[in-house]
Amino acid sequence: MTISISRIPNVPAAQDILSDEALAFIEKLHERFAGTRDELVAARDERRAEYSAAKRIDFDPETEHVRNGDWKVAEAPEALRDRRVEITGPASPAKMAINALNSGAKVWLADLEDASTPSWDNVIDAIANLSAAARGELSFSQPDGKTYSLRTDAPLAVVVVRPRGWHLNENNVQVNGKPAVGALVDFGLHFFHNAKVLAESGQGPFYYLPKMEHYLEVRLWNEIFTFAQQELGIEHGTVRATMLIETIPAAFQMDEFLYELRDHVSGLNAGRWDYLFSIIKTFREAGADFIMPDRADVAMTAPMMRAYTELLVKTCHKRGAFAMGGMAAFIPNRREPEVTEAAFAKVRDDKTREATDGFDGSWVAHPDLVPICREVFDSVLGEKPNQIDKQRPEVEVTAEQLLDVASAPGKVTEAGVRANLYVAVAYTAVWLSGNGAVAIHNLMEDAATAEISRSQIWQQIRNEVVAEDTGNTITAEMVSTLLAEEVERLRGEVNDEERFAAYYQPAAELIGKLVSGRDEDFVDFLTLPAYELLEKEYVSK
Ligand SMILES: CC(=O)SCCNC(=O)CCNC(=O)[C@H](O)C(C)(C)COP(=O)(O)OP(=O)(O)OC[C@H]1O[C@@H](n2cnc3c(N)ncnc32)[C@H](O)[C@@H]1OP(=O)(O)O
Ligand SMILES: O=CC(=O)O
Ligand SMILES: [Mg+2]
Repeated sequence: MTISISRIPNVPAAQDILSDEALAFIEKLHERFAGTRDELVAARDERRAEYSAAKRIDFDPETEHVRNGDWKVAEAPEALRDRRVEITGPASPAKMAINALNSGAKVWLADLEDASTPSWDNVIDAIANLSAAARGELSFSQPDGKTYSLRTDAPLAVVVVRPRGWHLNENNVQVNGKPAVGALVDFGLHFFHNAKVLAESGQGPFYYLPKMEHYLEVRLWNEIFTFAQQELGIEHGTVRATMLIETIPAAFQMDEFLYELRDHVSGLNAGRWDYLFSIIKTFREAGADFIMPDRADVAMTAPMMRAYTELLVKTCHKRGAFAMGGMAAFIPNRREPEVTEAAFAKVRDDKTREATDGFDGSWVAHPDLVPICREVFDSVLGEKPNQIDKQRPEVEVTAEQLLDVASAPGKVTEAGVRANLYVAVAYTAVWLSGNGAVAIHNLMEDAATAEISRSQIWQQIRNEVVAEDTGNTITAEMVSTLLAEEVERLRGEVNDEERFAAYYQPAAELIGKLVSGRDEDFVDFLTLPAYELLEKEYVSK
């Protein structure tokens, strides 16, 4: 095996992060695990086609013994016993990392996935920031003189790092002449530089694992953790990971996921946005029963979402694992009090439902939302650090309930198509400019929410859905006209031809292709072609 990197990123600590020893560790991870990752990602397509053709997924009879077995996961380490409020956000720039660590949240999900553009500079800057944070040394000065440092008057959030999903490569690292596995680069660099320091202080290393579709993908992570701990002489079970249940096949394997990772797991999280995307993607050509209403109409109170979250709480608590709530997308705006008030009210409702259902904590996207989530969970938890003891034996969830998309209240409208196009283009443009999360119309948009927007349009065209507000059938021609109009709107709003040409034009072209409704054009993840554009952009600079 040989490993090489294309260039040293423009980050002060890059040489240290990409040391020969660290790269040798990444190489070892690839030697052992990259082949299995390739096979597992390739296996997804065939399974998806089967689910779509059957218009159904079932609980796997082969793993019934796991679902019926009497077992528990390892007990949570002290640092992860109280997770009532978790803030999420990218680990680059340093300012955001410091703001998240100082936010008063119990945990910070340091994101290299949905909220992060994986440019080489961003990835290495994120690892550098996380490494400095692990040593209590992270600080930052803005050009305007404003400085940021880690607070000493109150505890910092515990860091839980989310590496990229299994589907993404890292083109700037080549192993045997092939692009490296993004997740192995993110995990490998973070683990290599920080595992010992974090283990010594009882602060990890902790991870969030995104977008998995099968328990064999979980098994692979378990093998990676086991190997990585042995390599660095760290006790087995020191690593703890929380897995996102954010794909529809995963909802049928919650027990299996926990079982595979039982020595290294601390919980499951209800990643609602990717979950919705996964339902659309999986059943995209399966007809009327799987057409979702406009994105804005799909609520966590829809029967299929209730089934999903209820099953998640029940399964986690039965196995001694944490059940973590997801992201309400409403964002406060410090310049617009009425927006903030509305966001607070909606987030409070969302967190109240989760806390009452038995979740042990939940996510917020912005520091100003930390107190809301904390108050809600404080009032339910009282003196307890979590409510793992809250068992939900009365909950029985069937495959039909998990797949009951047809009962979700709401409408498909042409206005919804327009809104989806606007968001998909605007988000992709911002992503290409290096920012993986952005507020658009007072909602948090990230890779997962943008995936819903673009895949929903594909599905509507493919299934010839009629828009309820206009009575028009949603066709490729209609979408192309609406896209052109929304792109013109964005051109006016951006009001900067150079910026528009650099990011919005390529974003619009990409989204135009991705929503076509033609089988051969459905792309598994928006970030796959967007990453190719990002890399091309860099090379041409
Ligand atoms: C589907 C999912 O996976 S959800 C999880 C993934 N998504 C995310 O993590 C999104 C996280 N949230 C964000 O990135 C941001 O809140 C955004 C992009 C939505 C909005 O950010 P902004 O437009 O900068 O918000 P705003 O201007 O109100 O920020 C005010 C301050 O809070 C900080 N801030 C806002 N959100 C965060 C955050 N999540 N983490 C840390 N700091 C934050 C800003 O840096 C800014 O700091 P400053 O006052 O020192 O300059
Ligand atoms: O990662 C979280 C989600 O909702 O997607
Ligand atoms: Mg997600």
